[in-house]
Amino acid sequence: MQPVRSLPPMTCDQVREIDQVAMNRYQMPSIVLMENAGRGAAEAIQAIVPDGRVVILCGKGNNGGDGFAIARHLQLAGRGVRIFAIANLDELKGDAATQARIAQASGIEIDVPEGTIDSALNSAEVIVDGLLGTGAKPPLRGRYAEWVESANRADATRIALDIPTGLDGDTGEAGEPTFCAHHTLTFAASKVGFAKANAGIHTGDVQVISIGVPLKLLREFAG
Ligand SMILES: NC(=O)C1=CN([C@@H]2O[C@H](COP(=O)(O)OP(=O)(O)OC[C@H]3O[C@@H](n4cnc5c(N)ncnc54)[C@H](OP(=O)(O)O)[C@@H]3O)[C@@H](O)[C@H]2O)[C@H](O)CC1
Ligand SMILES: [K+]
Repeated sequence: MQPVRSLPPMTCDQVREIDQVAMNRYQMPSIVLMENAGRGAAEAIQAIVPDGRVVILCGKGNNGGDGFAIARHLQLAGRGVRIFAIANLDELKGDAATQARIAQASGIEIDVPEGTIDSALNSAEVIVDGLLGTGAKPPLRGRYAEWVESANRADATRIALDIPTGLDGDTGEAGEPTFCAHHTLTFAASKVGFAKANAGIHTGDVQVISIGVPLKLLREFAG
């Protein structure tokens, strides 16, 4: 039997279930999955845009947690990187809080901007969308919509983590606004919504990033 190179596209709930099975039946701590996601995404960003300053937009959940982990690996690769966090770090929970603390201790520049971020984004060659992933429940609340619009206006390569913020990963429906990515780095498996009409405008080209779950688990989900 050939090893499963990549899983068929999945729903957000199915991918979240992979997380749970990996943790509960394969004893994989969730922070290990996030670290694998972050390191894999950082390596993909290096391959896509090898030079230039990277700004990572981090939301309040684990999609943001991925962003904090990515920042550390990009810094390690010698990239100029800064983080714009949409929430104060003391509002973060679980793995996202852990990754944020590690990034802070690593001396990575983390701002929680009050005003518009348009001008600050002008210095970015790459903008990474770590705002919302499989935990998003449309429509965008608070400053998420404003940040997505600012990122879409910027003259930079836009890379989405897991799901472009504003896009429904299951239906492929794009809310107003939706992050318009040139590339989407999606974790564990592609999402069924990416194949729906017009989703491609927002995902750009899609790359699946392994989160290190065992081949045996992947085979269970490969059908
Ligand atoms: N197996 C895997 O694929 C792994 C995925 N990882 C990453 O984790 C995210 C999912 O993380 P989760 O914390 O469950 O959800 P999100 O980060 O997407 O968002 C949750 C927070 O966002 C708030 N929220 C939700 N909807 C909205 C909205 N429309 N507007 C504003 N804010 C929103 C929500 O707030 P609540 O008030 O609703 O609680 C949460 O604060 C996945 O996408 C991957 O990136 C793991 O890193 C590794 C394994
Ligand atoms: K995202």
